[in-house]
Amino acid sequence: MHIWEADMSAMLELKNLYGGYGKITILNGTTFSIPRGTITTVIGPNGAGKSTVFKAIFGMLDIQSGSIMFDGEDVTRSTPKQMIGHGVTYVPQGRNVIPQLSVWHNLEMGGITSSDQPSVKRRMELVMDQFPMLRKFKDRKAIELSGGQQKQLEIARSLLLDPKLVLIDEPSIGLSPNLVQEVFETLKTLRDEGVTILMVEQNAKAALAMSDDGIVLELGQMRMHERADVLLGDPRVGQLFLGGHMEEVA
Ligand SMILES: Nc1ncnc2c1ncn2[C@@H]1O[C@H](COP(=O)(O)OP(=O)(O)OP(=O)(O)O)[C@@H](O)[C@H]1O
Repeated sequence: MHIWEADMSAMLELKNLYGGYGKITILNGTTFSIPRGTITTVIGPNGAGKSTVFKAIFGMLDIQSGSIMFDGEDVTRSTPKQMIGHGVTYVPQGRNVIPQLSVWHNLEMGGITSSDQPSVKRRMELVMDQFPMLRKFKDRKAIELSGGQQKQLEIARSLLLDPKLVLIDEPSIGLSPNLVQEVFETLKTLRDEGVTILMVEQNAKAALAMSDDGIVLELGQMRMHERADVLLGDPRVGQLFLGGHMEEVA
């Protein structure tokens, strides 16, 4: 166990993290902490290492040095299964539902690793209370849902083990602006229920507008960590890190 002065308000703390793929180092001393009960969005140029940070947190990356603390515990180099056990779930980029399976069976997959199946069944009912759309369409094939509904199904599935922290990588990809807003509303509801959310988004303006905090990552290092509204108002963010992208997003 590493000993340092832990920030007790933080749900997650990355300290001087180095890691990457084989001999390639992508994370170059990444350091930041995520306050509990908030939505924090990570933005930054392509290739900055945003998805790589998520892989590091979720135990899917070779970590060379540095530490990850989660909820007061050192979780550096934990496996994905251990991270799920700690209360972290991960919603990867892209479409990850099983298209020909029903909504119900897709949801059930979220609890497949649990040894307490009665509790999973109870959670399924709770999650369907949170997402009435899923109850309505529970017998439909997942492929028959809209893109936004499929993303909501993925998010719902990630809640079956009652996580404290949800990592969501680019939930808005491939969705129309109104579906993006629906997915973001879902995330805000979860935050209001006490779940901490860490999200990566290319759609920076819309994502920061619904976040509490924002982090700018560049070359595997945290460059800025501010309240989201402060980042939104900072001209450097648009010019330096997003190539004017922020101005183009509605
Ligand atoms: N499996 C892998 N093997 C080797 N290199 C990888 C692998 N995955 C990502 N990389 C490299 O790591 C760097 C960071 O990638 P990452 O996907 O973390 O960036 P990102 O900030 O999420 O970018 P984007 O906004 O384009 O999704 C890139 O140079 C990428 O080519």
